[in-house]
Amino acid sequence: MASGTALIYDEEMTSHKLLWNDPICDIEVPERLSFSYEQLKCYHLVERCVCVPAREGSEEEILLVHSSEHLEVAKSTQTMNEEELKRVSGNYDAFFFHPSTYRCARIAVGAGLQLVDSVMSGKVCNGMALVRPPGHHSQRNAANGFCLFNNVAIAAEYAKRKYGLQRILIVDWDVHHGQGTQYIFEEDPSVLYFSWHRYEHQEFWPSLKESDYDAVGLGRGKGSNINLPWNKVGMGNSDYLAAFFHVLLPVAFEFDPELVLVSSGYDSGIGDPEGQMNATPDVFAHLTHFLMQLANGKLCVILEGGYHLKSLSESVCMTVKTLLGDPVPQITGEMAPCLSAIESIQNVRAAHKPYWKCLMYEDTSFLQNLSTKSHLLEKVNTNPSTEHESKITNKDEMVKVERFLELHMKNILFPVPPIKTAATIESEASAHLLPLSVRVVKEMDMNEVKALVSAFYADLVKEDETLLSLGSMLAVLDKILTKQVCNGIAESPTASVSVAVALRHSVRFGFQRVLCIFVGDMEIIPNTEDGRILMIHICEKQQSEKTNSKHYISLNWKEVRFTFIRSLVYVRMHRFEENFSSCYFSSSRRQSHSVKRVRRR
Ligand SMILES: CC(O)(O)CCCCCNCCCN
Ligand SMILES: [Zn+2]
Repeated sequence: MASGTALIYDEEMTSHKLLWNDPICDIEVPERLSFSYEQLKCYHLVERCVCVPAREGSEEEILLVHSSEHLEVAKSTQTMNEEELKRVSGNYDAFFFHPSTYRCARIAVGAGLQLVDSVMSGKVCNGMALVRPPGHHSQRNAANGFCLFNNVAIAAEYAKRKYGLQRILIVDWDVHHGQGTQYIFEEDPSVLYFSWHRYEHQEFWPSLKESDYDAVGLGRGKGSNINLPWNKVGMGNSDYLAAFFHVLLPVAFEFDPELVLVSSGYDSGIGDPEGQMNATPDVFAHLTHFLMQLANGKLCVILEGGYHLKSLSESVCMTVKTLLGDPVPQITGEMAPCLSAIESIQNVRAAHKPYWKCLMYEDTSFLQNLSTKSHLLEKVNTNPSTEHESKITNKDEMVKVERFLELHMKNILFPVPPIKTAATIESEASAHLLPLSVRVVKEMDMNEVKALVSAFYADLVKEDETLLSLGSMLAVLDKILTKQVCNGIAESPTASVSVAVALRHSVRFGFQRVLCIFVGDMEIIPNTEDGRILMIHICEKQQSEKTNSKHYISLNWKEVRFTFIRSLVYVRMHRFEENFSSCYFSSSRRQSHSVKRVRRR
C-alpha cells in the first residue's frame, strides 16, 4: 500500500486575474491560491507532503475532453489586448480571460494529471492540487463559471486511458453544480459523478433543470449521475454528513471505484458569499476521511471554488491534514439534518432506486402524495443551522465569520478535554506499552463498588463475580463523566451487566441522552424506557420481542454494514449541544462489544 500525500502548487497560476470591473467574476482572485498555500505552510503541512511539480497539460490531453475549436479560441487569447479579451469573455457565462489565462489553465490541467500519475504509480497514496482557473463548469466547447478547461474531467479521461480504469468516482462538493462534468460523463457508466449544489428549486445559478435530482444519467450512463440539490441555504455539517451516509457512501461502496477524484470546491463552507452555507472547515476532514476508505485510498483532490479566503484556507488545511492521516476532529453542533435536506436526500434516493442494490428496498410511496418540489417546507422549515450563524451578506459579516473561524478552529485543533483515553490494566508492567495519550486509571475500590451497587444497581448485579469487573468500568466511566478524558476502554467478562450499570450510572449522573451500541448477545436488555437511552443492538438473532421501546433497535449483524449503522445513528440522534465521549467495553470471553457514547449535561 502506497503512503504519502502529494501537494501540487505553482505560483504561476496566480497570474490569471480580472482586468476590468465585473461584480460576478471579481471573487475569483489569485489570493485564493496564495492564501491557501500560506495557511498550509503556517500549519506545517507543506513540509509533511511530497511536493510534486505541476506541468502544462498538453494540447492532446486537453482534447481528451474539449473540442479543437475551444482549444483554439483559448490559445488565441494570449496575444489579445484588454478590449479583445473583454469581447471574447463576453461570449461565455461568467468567465474572464487574461493574457496569462491560457497558460494558467494548461498548468491547472497538468497539475491534475501529475496528481493522477503520482497516485496511480504508487509514488504517493493520495494528494491535493491547488489550481486555478477551476474546471467543473467548463464544457466540451465552452468556458463557463470561471472555468476554461475541465481539470477533473480531463484527469478522469486521462486515468481511464493511461491506466485502463473501468470505474472512477468523481465527488463534487463545490456548492455549484458542475454541469460541465455532468455533460461530459452523463452517458458514461465508467465514471460515477456525484454533486451536491445550492439549487433553491432552480433559482440559483446556473439555474438548470438538469441540475435537479432526477438527472440520473443518459442511456448506458443511467444511474451514474447523482445530483443532490440543496433547496435552502444554511446547510450545515449534519446535512453534509447525512448526504454522505444516505446517498453517496452506500452507492460509492457498491460502485467500488478504482480511483476517486474530488472536485473540491470550498464555497460550500461557512462564510462563502456564493454558497451561504454553514458547514465548518472540519467537516471536510470527515468527508475526506470517508473517501479515503474507497479505491484503496487512491484519492486525488483538485481545487474548484471557494471565495472566503479564511474559510477556504482552513478547509484546504483540514483536507490536507486528513489526507496525511491525522485523526479527524470531533464533530460538534447540530446532529440531525434539516427537513429540506431530508427531502432532497429522499428524492435522490428514490430517483436512483432502479440503479443501485443498496436502494432497491427504498420506499418511494412518499413521492406519490408529496409534491417533489414541496414548497410546504418553505413555510414550516427554518433550517436550524441558519439560526446560529448569520447569512454572509457584506464586509462586516465576513469579518464576523473570520472571528468565528478563529475561535472554532482553535477548539477543533486543541479540543478540551484533549483526546485522551482512560484504561485500566491488569499489571503495572504493561503500563509502559500504552501510548502517552492513554491515561491509566486504578480500578474503583471494591467497598465503594459494593456501596454503589447495593444502593442503586442491586437489581442488575446478581453475582459477586460481576462486582469485580465493575470496578474497572466505573473507574473509566468516572474519568469520562467528569471530563478528565474524552473516551475510555475497559474489559468486562459480563459486558451486558457492565453496560446496564454504566447506562444507569450515566443517566443518574445527569446525562439526558446516552447512545449505546452493543454487539453480541445480551443477557439482559437494559431499560430504555425513560427515553434517555438509545440502544442499538447488533446481534445474531432479533431480540426486539423482549422490549417494544422505540429506543431499542436490534439489527441482525449478518446484514448490517458500518455505513448503515453510522447513518442510522445519525438519523435517530436528536440535538446534541456539546461534545460527547465514548466508552468501549469488550468482553474477552465472548467478544461481545458495546460502545456507549455519553452526552455532557
Ligand atoms: C468553481 C465555481 O463553481 O466555484 C465557479 C462558480 C461560478 C459562479 C458564477 N456565478 C454567476 C452568477 C450569475 N448571476
Ligand atoms: Zn463553486
